[in-house]
Amino acid sequence: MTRPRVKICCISSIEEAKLAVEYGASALGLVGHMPSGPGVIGDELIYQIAKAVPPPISTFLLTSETKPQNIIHHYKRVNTTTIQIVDELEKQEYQSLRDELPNVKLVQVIHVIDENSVKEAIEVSKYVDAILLDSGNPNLSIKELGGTGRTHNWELSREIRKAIPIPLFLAGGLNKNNVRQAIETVQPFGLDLCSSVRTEGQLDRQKLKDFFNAIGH
Ligand SMILES: O=C(O)c1ccccc1NCC(=O)[C@H](O)[C@H](O)COP(=O)(O)O
Repeated sequence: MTRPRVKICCISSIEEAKLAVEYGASALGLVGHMPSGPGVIGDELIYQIAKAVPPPISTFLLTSETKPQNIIHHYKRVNTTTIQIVDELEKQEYQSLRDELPNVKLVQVIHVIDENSVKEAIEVSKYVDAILLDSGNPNLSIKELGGTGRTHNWELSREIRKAIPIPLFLAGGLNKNNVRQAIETVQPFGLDLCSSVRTEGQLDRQKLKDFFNAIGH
């Protein structure tokens, strides 16, 4: 089993960032304004955390903006290494982001629902640096764009991983008990998680340790 990178998401303080890095996270997720979800923090705090994180750890701004100018403005308030787009973008809009932010990595989230998600992931992989597969539902009246604590159909995730030429992160309900199965099934480049390593919203040292132990870090 190859050992994937780990991104710990929903980081809400500099202390949580340090704790995640101590246990082996190579990327941290900082969640901007969202229509729902447990991990949202303000842009000033995102900026402060991103500034405090040492290289080579990546910092991902999670944005629910869907217009390039709004994404660019959001990014400029926080200055992370990477932008994670959690909602759908028109395909022609990616180039505007590339033109304006040539040194920023772009990660597009695909919420894995059915075979259409596979088609969508293959198409989007032409425009971004990595794909992150999650378990939200952008079709609900109040959109669910992440942090659900639910798994999705990993057979579809595997199909996507095999079909795209760029790195794939797997997210959605990963925990110490299911993560080895997830890795074996999907063989992702990276794992991303939020809910299972928290207690009452706070990053939990023991849960983090158990998760990293489960994947042999
Ligand atoms: O956590 C949130 O509030 C959130 C809301 C909307 C989009 C993303 C959000 N979380 C960030 C993530 O990318 C999570 O790590 C990912 O969705 C997996 O979460 P979980 O299933 O809780 O491990």
